[in-house]
Amino acid sequence: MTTEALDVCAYLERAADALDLSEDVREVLMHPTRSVSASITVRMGDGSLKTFPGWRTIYSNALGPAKGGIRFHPTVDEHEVNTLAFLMTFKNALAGLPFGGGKGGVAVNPRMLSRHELERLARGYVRALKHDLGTGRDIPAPDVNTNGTVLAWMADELAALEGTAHTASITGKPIVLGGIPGRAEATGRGAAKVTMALKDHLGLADGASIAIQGFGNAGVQYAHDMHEAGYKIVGLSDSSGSVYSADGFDPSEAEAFKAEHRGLKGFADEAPGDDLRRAEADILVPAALGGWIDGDSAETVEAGVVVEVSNQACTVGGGDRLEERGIHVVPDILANSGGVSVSYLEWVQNRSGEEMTKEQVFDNLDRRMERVARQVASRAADDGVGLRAAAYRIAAARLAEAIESMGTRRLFNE
Ligand SMILES: NC(=O)C1=CN([C@@H]2O[C@H](COP(=O)(O)OP(=O)(O)OC[C@H]3O[C@@H](n4cnc5c(N)ncnc54)[C@H](O)[C@@H]3O)[C@@H](O)[C@H]2O)C=CC1
Ligand SMILES: O=C(O)CCC(=O)C(=O)O
Repeated sequence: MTTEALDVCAYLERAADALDLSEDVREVLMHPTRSVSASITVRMGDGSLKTFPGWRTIYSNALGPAKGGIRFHPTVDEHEVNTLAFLMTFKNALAGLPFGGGKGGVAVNPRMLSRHELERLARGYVRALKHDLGTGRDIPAPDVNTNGTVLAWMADELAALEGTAHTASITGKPIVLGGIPGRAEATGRGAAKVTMALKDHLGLADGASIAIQGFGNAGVQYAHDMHEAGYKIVGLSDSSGSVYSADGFDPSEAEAFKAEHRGLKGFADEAPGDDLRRAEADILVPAALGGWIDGDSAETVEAGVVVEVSNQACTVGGGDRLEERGIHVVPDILANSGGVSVSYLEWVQNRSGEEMTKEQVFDNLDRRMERVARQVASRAADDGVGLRAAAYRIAAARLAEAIESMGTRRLFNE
């Protein structure tokens, strides 16, 4: 496991300086607690064996069992998994959830696998990491390219290995297997609630225009909810390309077009330079993969507000440059925390045996998103800092309190 500090630790260092956190707390939070790598060997449909590298990181369990998704993507590596696990740690702390932070990944292009190969990979991942997973240790969920079906295979494999039918060890399951209504909508809906709760702080006018990069689980729902609330969706993109219309789109029509044509390309005119960062819009919403806004591309952003639905949408340098340019950034650990907030409800439901309706889930989600967004905005105003700095100060203070309450004997073998 590498002990080199992650780029995102800059956010921790800044918060630690502002809060005057002890050296002990800083040292604990600067490194992942545990990072495991595994080779997952799968029997392919043609009879050959193929090995895929996979990782799972518990960045911190100071506030509870680790929690975070599993990503299947060809570019995933240990560094990315550690970074995403760091973000989960601060996201869960900010949202006030009783979880630490974790994340997992497998370097694979799932589109190149048959359904049976994908199932063997999902089950193999759980077998390789069985000692680390479980409801009191580390609770996975979906992320990019993993869905209810993949998580159902994982939950089944883990239950079989544990010799129980315990479903609380994994969230994001299909409803029939203990999943919760509303998880699919949660991330996009939560981000929309956060944007609306911050409307005054962000200086947004009624009917403000929005460009969304990434039209998948989170981006589609965000588009629907903001459109319904009277905002204008002027730009959309997916891996096929980007489209732009100053008059605005109906997201339902874009969704129907994408379903029929397997992409948005051709739905409307291409965005200028096929790059939504340069598009005229009040709000820019990255909702695909991380790193889209770096120091260079931050110079080209036209919008006055960036809502980071994707994890680490901005590199540290990119986010800093946006703020220097006077652009508000709603940080990922706030904007996309609706997903894990509903995963928490699924975990509670599985442990209590009491089922929640979709209305109850949305009511709980909406209240949490609005409450946390207001806390962050008020801290930003009080401290005279941006929303990211405010969010990290709130989260780091909670983590520090937990670490100090436990004492450092166990952590440092004192
Ligand atoms: N789904 C969830 O519950 C959560 C998702 N997130 C984050 O949100 C982001 C999106 O996740 P999902 O919507 O679940 O993924 P998804 O796989 O459903 O959708 C991703 C979308 O991005 C598009 N895309 C890929 N490369 C692109 C590119 N270069 N330009 C434009 N579009 C591109 C894809 O075509 C797809 O439409 C990820 O960063 C994920 O970590 C964060 C918290 C929870
Ligand atoms: O639902 C969860 O537990 C985790 C979601 C996730 O991976 C994320 O917020 O990035």
